[in-house]
Amino acid sequence: MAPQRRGAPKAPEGNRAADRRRPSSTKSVRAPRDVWKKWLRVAVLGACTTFVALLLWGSLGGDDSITEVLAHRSEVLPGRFIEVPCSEDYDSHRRFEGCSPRKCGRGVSDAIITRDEARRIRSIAEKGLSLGGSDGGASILDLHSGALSVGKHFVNLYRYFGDKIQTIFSEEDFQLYRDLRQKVQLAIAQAFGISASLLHLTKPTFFSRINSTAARTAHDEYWHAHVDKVTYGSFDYTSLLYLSDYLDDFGGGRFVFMEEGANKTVEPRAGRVSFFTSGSENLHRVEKVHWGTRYAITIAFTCDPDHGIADPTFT
Ligand SMILES: O=C(O)CCC(=O)C(=O)O
Ligand SMILES: [Fe+2]
Repeated sequence: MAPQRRGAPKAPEGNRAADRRRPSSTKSVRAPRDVWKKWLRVAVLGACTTFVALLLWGSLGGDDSITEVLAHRSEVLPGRFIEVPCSEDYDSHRRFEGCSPRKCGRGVSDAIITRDEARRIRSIAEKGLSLGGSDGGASILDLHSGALSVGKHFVNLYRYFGDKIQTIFSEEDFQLYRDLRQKVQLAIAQAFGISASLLHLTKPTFFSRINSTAARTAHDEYWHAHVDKVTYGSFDYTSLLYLSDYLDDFGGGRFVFMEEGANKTVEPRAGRVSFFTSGSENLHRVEKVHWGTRYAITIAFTCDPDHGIADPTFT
């Protein structure tokens, strides 16, 4: 027993002796591992801090190139709507109560126009644009005025062809335009909570065909950021109906809503309608097309009856 009692206090001594012996051996084995673990902890912490900082930087507007995709090419959207505060642009124009934007925003839908309707209206665009075409990368055909890009200029298709225009476009072509315009008008009215009967089609309303050919005149420079209400004056609500598929038919050419912090991109898809209030709350641009051909049609509405136009027809 005594040895046990004596032994007990001795044990620490024995341990101390062992501890005294250990340092030389454990220091050489454990120290590098501890140091390594410490550095690993520092590295992980550093990486996390950098990641959080980058996220914050992005959300505070540090980098204009950060982009969120509002509508992917492969998605089939029943409808997506994002409200944004209205700019003051509408205050400097005559207001039409119940129509002039009080609720502003942007929407994208693949459920308004079918892929088959898009294919049919695209063949009208191909037919008309095959009669001309810009020397640069961007050609337009304005169905209302008849303006068609040819070389570095425009010709009036209706004047140029006269009655023969009926051998190019048929009554069904114009009927299809009217049907699509009507569907888009109803969708816009519903999204913004206004009466469709207060919206009037306005000019210009045009097909666009864009490819990667270098620009020859300012008319070919479609990629500049702009505000439709400034560019076109009468627009209150803009819509774009896409007639080709991003990455299948062309590369580049995405539509970009420009916003501090994170731009919002719409990837074109045949039959996809993108619509938005036309003021500077929806500053936008189109990326340059890098390959292939991109078709779209612009259909816009005004609240001012004086700026309304009739649906395009043989003129
Ligand atoms: O084609 C597009 O996606 C946009 C065209 C545009 O911004 C415009 O016509 O004002
Ligand atoms: Fe625009």
